Amino acid sequence: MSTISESRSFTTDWLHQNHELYTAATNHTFIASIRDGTIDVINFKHWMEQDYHFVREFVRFVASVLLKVPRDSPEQDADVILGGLTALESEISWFRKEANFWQIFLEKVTPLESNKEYCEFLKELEGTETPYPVAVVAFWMIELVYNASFMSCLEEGSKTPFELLSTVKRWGSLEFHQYVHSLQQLADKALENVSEAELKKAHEVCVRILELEIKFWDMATIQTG
Ligand SMILES: Cc1ncc(CN)c(N)n1
Repeated sequence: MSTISESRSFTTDWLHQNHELYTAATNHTFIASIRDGTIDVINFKHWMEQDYHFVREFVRFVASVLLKVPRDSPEQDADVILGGLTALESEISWFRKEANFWQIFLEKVTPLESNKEYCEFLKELEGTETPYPVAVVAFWMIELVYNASFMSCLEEGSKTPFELLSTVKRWGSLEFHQYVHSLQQLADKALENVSEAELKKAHEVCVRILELEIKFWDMATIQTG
């Protein structure tokens, strides 16, 4: 569960209502294997190859969220999203550097089915039919899964291998945790005055993201060779 915000809101309610799915997404066997130090390096490389492709698509999604921030909202709201977009530039450089270390040829990677499915979903969310409140909720949920997952690999007693610490700290840091909390606050604010239909849609999007995140981790562990 979110460790910063415990007060009641739509987003916290949805996390409680989907507790099992959330736990499956944030405590997947892939993450557990990093945490207990048993991860197979092949699985880690599979994840990295696929995630690089995902992040390239994710940039476009985040840019679309930025465009949807209502013009009459405080400037800081757009700044939060802009901060996320800027961070993705350094994330892409980080992927390239890590890929070099792991001898991964990113340009030769073919996106697998679950990755394609997730990227297709991002494209749907980018469209003008998806209103800002739904889009910002999606952005928050996507980042939350990575933050909660990788934070658990830094907990006391975890046996995360040294070579994976750079990855784990990228998404498991307190700084990123605070960023995800800012997104959650933006999401809850945006949900304050939406219709029942939009609220329902935003909740459905959260559930779908949790399912897609589970499939994404599965992809890294199920692949062979
Ligand atoms: C699949 C996935 N989900 C979330 C994130 C975090 N931006 C990511 N890099 N990849």
